[in-house]
Amino acid sequence: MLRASVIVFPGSNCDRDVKVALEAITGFPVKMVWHGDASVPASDLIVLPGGFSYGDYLRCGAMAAHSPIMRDVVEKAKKGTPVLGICNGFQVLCESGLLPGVLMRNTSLHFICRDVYLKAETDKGFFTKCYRPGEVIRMPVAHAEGNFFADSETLDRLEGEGRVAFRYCDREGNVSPETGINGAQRNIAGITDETGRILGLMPHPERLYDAILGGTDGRRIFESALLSTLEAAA
Ligand SMILES: NC(=O)CC[C@H](N)C(=O)O
Repeated sequence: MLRASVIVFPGSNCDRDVKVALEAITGFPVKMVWHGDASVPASDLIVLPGGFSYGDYLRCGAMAAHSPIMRDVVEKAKKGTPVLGICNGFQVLCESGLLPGVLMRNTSLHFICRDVYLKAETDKGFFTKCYRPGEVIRMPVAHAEGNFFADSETLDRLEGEGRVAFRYCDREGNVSPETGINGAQRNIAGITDETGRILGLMPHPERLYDAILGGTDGRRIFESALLSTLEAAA
C-alpha cells in the first residue's frame, strides 16, 4: 500500500499529471489536497507538483510556501514523511526551508521548455534508489526560475553528504558550465535533504513515465518511492 497525497495550489498545472503517473505505476489511488486545507491526510508520500502557484508572484513558490497546508507539510516532513517537489514544488521546498538554497531566474531570462540530459548521482535515497550513479537519463524541463543557487559552504556540504541527486550534463554524461541549461551552481538539477526522504527536482519525471509519452526515464522516481515504502513496511 502506498498512500500518496498531491497538494494543489491555485496555479498548479502538473498536479493531475503526477496523480495519473503515480496511480499508473503504483496501482494505488492518490488523494488531491487543496492548499487552503489545514492538514494532509495520513500519507506515505506528499507531492508538491509543478506549475505556477499563485501566478509566480514575488518569486516562484514564495507565496505557496506560506499557504495554510504547508504548515502541516513542513511538520510531517520533519517527522519523516517523504516529500517530492517537482519544479514549482522544488521552489516551494526551498522557499519553505525544507531544502537549502534558492531557485533564481534562468541566466537566459527565458522560459526553458525542452528535454535535457541528466546525470544520476546516487542510488541511495527514497526517490533515487532505482537509478545507477553515473547513468545518463533524459527528462523534460519547463521553467523560468531553475537557476539553483546556494553559498559555496552549503554546496560543499550537499556534495559531501551525497545530496546532489541529478546534474545537467550532455549525452555522454559530461558535466561542465557548457552542459548547464539555466546557470545552476554545479549544474544541480535536484537535491535531497540529509535523510534522502525529501527530493527537490527541476525536471518533470511525471512527463516521461511511460513509453507512450516518448520515454520512461522519469518512471524510476516513482518506482523508487514505491519500493522504499514497501521495504519500510516489510
Ligand atoms: N513547470 C513548473 O513547475 C514551472 C515552475 C515555475 N512556474 C517556473 O517557471 O520556474
